[in-house]
Amino acid sequence: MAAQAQQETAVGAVPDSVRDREIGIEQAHLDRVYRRLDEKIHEAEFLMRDAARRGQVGTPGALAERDAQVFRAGVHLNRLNNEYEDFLFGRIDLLLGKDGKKGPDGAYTAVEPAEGVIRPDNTADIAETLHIGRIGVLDEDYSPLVIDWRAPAAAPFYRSTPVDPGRVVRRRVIRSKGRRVLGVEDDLMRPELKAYLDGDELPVIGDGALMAALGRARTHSMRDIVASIQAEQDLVIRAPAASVTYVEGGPGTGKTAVALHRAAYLLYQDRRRYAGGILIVSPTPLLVAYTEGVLPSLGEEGQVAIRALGSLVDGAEATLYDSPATARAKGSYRMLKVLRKAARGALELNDSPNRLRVVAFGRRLELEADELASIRRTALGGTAPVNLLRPRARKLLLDALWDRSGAAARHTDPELAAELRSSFDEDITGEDSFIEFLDAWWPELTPKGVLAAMADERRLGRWARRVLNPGEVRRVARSLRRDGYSVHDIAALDELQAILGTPVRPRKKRELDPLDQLTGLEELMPVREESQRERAERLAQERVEYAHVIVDEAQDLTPMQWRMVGRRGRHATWTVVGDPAQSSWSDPDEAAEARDEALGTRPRRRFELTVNYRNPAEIAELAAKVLALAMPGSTSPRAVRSTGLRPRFSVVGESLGTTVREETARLLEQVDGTVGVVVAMQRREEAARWLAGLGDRAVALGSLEAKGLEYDATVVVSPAEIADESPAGLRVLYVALTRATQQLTVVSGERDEPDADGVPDLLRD
Ligand SMILES: Nc1ncnc2c1ncn2[C@@H]1O[C@H](COP(=O)(O)OP(=O)(O)OP(=O)(O)O)[C@@H](O)[C@H]1O
Repeated sequence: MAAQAQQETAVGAVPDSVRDREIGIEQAHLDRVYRRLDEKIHEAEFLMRDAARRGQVGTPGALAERDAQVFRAGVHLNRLNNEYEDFLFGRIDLLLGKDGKKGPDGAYTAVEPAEGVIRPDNTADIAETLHIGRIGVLDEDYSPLVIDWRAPAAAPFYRSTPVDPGRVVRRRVIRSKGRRVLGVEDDLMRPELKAYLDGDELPVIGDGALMAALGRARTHSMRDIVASIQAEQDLVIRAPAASVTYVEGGPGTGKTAVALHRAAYLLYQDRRRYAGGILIVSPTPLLVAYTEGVLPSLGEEGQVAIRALGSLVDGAEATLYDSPATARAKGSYRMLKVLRKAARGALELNDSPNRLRVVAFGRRLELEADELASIRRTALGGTAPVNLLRPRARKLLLDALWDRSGAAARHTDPELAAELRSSFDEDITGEDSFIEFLDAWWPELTPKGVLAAMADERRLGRWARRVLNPGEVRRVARSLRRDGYSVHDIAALDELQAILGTPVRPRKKRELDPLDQLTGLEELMPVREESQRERAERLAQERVEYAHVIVDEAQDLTPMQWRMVGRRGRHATWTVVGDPAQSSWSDPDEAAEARDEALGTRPRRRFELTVNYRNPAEIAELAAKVLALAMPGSTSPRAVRSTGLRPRFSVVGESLGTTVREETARLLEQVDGTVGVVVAMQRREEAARWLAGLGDRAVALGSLEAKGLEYDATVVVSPAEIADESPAGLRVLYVALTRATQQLTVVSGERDEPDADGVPDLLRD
């Protein structure tokens, strides 16, 4: 508060000439940085040319070193050639530190000021100025021109607060585009101090970078927050990765933003370790699309995969939604039992043969249906993957046929008997009829095939006996007869893949190059070197496990989804972010159990984010009423801004569609950015038609699709409909009400029982 008061007086007091002078100072620094960057680009280009000139000559060690050099130079060039919108974005002015030690980035490492640097009359001198940017740049003499935002020396830029300022006196956010500085915004960390830089008093410009960032219009893509990360967020971003970092926080507290910045931080801090890949799991494709640009804007691409829950299994993509009741059955642990039964039961489908006839040693041998069934039961005993049990089943069949042949009894000499047995087996397994029988009786099952088999209601009823009730069986079977998959089916496919297993196939021999064969080179150079790109593509395809897994909106994962995600991080460290109050899953306890199983026994480090950066206080206050109904006793995050604009309440007039369209058009006129219209899931398609022709700034969304997204303004259509749609409906409504950064309109129908002011029953005091 004191800082703010000081700033307010400072804003009024700073004449334009001072602002221009300060912008000029930062411009001069940026010019210097770019001169240095130009030199480095030339260096990198030289390295590339030089490496190419040296060609293939040299020892293997020298060639490997050359490749590494070319790779580094290429990455560097790529990054430098990118004209970042705000390549340099921050500056801190610091007091002298406790000791005079410098870190590898050339900055002093002490966090606290040295004793006596603040004089008794509350004045002090600035001893060090650091500029913070998206990558680090050193001058020729190794002094830091720009510190990488993830380097330890940049931490005070984010961590320092007026309560705990450390050495920081002034924090400045620099706004630039390409090579031009556009503006500066300052926050004072020690407002009581009169600080001097080179003999002049330190000026303070603007009213703080955070507020400037929060007030900007929203587009359909999330922006990085690298210039204004707050102290409590920074603690999460830089938390050590050795365990599970567990973050809870209400809507708009920056959980998604923090998760993305953490991925960039981890890569910076230990690139070798995270070369194993970082997976970010997002609940919906909409949220993936919304957040996709953040990491590239932080200079990170390639090592991080952002995948929606419905896209985690290769070759299948969720495009359909399940009704809440169907989703409840499919997502719960009970489904695991059903899938296990189905995977074993599916062997008997497709007219599985019920008699085996072969000829061995000139004799006709037969196994009948009941014998085959008993062999199948024995083979399936235990929990081993069904597709891997085929060799065992084959062996049991041969044993039974051997018994049937009576040959064992005729030869008492064990050596002779063993020889005989082996030629008996060879005789049978070479027979086409036996191979055909085995293929039909124990086919290789695919997850998609088994899931399709579950679409038959009677069959599913058998597999789900005493696990799902008849209504659930009907609904699940019906849902599986549709063309396409839901997000819950994707988790089932992944589970089935684990239950079925993939039989080991002999490796395909690489096709021989005819030229190699002619020259005999094949023997000398057994494998052609893979190119960097080919290698990266192959690894991405083969990769099923990651070094670090980040789960966004973790409160929404069903038990079956936790199992799916867990399989991708069996040896990983984890960051899990979520908000129980926004959970759309009906059984949080069951989900928590599944989550604990996925995360294993690794120690947890818990964090809480407490400030709502998205919603103005007026909207947050309204949403808090629903939170009190959805989760009595829980507290809402504190909103940092207020717009003075109260939410608007509108009651359906001529028709729901017309009212929503009118309200949307109104908001489109009032805000510069996007307007989101949130409806109950069953109205999604209808709502898109209501908005036809209003342009692409307005979008219609089902309540579950709104997760994680934000808009300048939102229209929430019929709170009662959203709340009644599922057992977790009140929490889903809470999500819907917390999507706007500026304005909110609530449209109520009859079912909402609006009062004379149009306020629906659910949102009244
Ligand atoms: N330190 C910050 N500086 C600037 N903007 C911020 C900061 N922290 C968060 N924001 C902004 O606040 C908004 C909400 O952030 P984010 O979507 O990450 O929150 P969340 O906790 O994931 O919300 P929800 O739970 O509702 O999905 C975003 O626009 C984000 O850019």
